[in-house]
Amino acid sequence: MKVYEKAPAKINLLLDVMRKRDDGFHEVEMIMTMVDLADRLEMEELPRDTIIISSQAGYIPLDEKNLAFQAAKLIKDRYDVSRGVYIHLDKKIPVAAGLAGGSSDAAAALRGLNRLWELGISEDELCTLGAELGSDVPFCVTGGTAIARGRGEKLEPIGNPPQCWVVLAKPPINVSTADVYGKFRASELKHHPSTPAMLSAIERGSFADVCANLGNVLETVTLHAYPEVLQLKDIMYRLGADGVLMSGSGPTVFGLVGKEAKVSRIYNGLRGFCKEVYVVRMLT
Ligand SMILES: C[C@](O)(CO)[C@H](O)COP(=O)(O)OP(=O)(O)OC[C@H]1O[C@@H](n2ccc(N)nc2=O)[C@H](O)[C@@H]1O
Ligand SMILES: Nc1ncnc2c1ncn2[C@@H]1O[C@H](COP(=O)(O)OP(=O)(O)OP(=O)(O)O)[C@@H](O)[C@H]1O
Repeated sequence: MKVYEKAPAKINLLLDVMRKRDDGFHEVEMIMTMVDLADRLEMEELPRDTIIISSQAGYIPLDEKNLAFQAAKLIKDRYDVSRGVYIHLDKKIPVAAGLAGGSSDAAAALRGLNRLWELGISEDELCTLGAELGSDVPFCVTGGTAIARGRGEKLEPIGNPPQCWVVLAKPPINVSTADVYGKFRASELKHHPSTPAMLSAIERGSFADVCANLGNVLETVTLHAYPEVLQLKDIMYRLGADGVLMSGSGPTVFGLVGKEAKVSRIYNGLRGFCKEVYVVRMLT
């Protein structure tokens, strides 16, 4: 038997950091949503008790460092499954981009193996398992739009933002999430984005107010370390995006665009500057 799962990318419409915790993680408040740029996972049971990962992408680990492998190992260990699985990852989400590609693959593997092996694990339990694999994994299990607190694993679902076009541009640099949090100093922050203002904008379906209230405090680290990300934000604004923000720890920058007529101008303008540009929609 085979099962298939989609693993969509996430963007952070708002990312605030409160403080560093004693366990080394940071206490965050984020508003996250999914976009329709997705990896696709094919999972097939194997007669032998083993986990095999393959992918057309040459640049990700295929061994126990792969987050989908870790998801399969975790579910097998925790639910005493002695069957094997072959997982093929059709990668479409750029890697180390701030779009949670690996986390979404892990979440899709948890969902898919729950079905393949008919384990009957609840979504809450899948989220708890996911939190062992990474802070973004629980949100990737549930999808939708949510406020994430704690280190990212405490989720409160909210309504979807007003529909718009999302232009993603990833400059050709890799950014380590651990490095960005490591360099972040909450005490030096002069401005925090407003979660209540963003929530109100989403509730009212006000696209203009969603754009006005975008905010990500990790930009203070990444834009300073990589001026090309700041430059990319400026270019996106100048090309006419209505709201522009870096996603997660970067380096991907996303632009929200209300009018379809503006999208191709923004896409073409960005392509002159960076190779990886995608035009997507939010998943509602
Ligand atoms: C930047 C975001 O992607 C925004 O959605 C997340 O906050 C990070 O999520 P993630 O990549 O799933 O993060 P993890 O794999 O759990 O952690 C990677 C590293 O980032 C740092 N980290 C992560 C999350 C958090 N709340 N505080 C942290 O300080 C830790 O040093 C950790 O070792
Ligand atoms: N299935 C996977 N897909 C992509 N990267 C993976 C996968 N498994 C492990 N990795 C490793 O994880 C690291 C981070 O990749 P990923 O694409 O998840 O980053 P990201 O988009 O910045 O994540 P986040 O937004 O959650 O911080 C890379 O160094 C990559 O080698």
